[in-house]
Amino acid sequence: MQVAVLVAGVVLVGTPHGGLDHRAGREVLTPSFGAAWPLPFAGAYIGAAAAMVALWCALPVVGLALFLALSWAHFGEANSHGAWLVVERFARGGIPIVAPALAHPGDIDMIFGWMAGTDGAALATILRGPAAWAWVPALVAYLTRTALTRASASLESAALTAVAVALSPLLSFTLFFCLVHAPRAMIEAGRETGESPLHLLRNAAPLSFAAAAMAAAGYTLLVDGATPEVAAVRTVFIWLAALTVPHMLLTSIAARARQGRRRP
Ligand SMILES: CC1=C(/C=C/C(C)=C/C=C/C(C)=C/C=O)C(C)(C)CCC1
Repeated sequence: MQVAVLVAGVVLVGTPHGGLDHRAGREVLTPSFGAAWPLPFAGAYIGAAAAMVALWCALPVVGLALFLALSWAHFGEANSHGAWLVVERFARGGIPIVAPALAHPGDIDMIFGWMAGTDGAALATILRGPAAWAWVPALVAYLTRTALTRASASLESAALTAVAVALSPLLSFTLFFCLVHAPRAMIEAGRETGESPLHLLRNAAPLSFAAAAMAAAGYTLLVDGATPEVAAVRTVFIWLAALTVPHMLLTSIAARARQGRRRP
């Protein structure tokens, strides 16, 4: 049941925000490649995703560790501001990752074991140990500092932490991804261009379908020798990892280019 919610949520609600990546690709690549930008875009996007999958196949624990580190940075980028930017990004980005690791050690050991074998569980120990020792004080400092000045951001982070503690890791991740992370990215994309949500969804459809087809292909490969549940969880997270690498690279390059244009 939880796995079905994860798959449906991530594929149906989460995918479209990555389905807009071609817009950032066009923005970044047109100055150098003109109308031919789709070629380098597709090559670089597929190449970066394939490199992540290859790394995961060769060294699963390194793949999982890199995925967690990149996601931590990616989640921290959204809606972080202010003088304490580094602390804020570290605190906010860690919520969907460290809070479940602390509150549900058994579940996380099991899922990380599915993702990366016995070394996966060792990675969970690092999350609960050194990573948590740094993250918990950063979160407390961030929540108290912003409680008065930016109450809505502080409340959002406190609520996400509470959800990650109360619900199972797969459910809390699905809620965070589908109700906070993906909608925020879509809303920001709409705010920049003034497009309606329907127009954005239509624009995101081709890449979203291509990505969903990749996930289906990955599942048919991974289901061989595993239960459907384990294969589905492995597919969702390895697929997200593969897409996160080009998605993060592109969104941060495009954001930097936009900032450069605003501050010539
Ligand atoms: C593997 C795994 C986790 C981490 C998931 C991550 C880190 C997802 C990142 C998604 C991204 C960055 C999407 C991009 O838009 C959890 C939820 C801690 C617990 C269950 C197993």
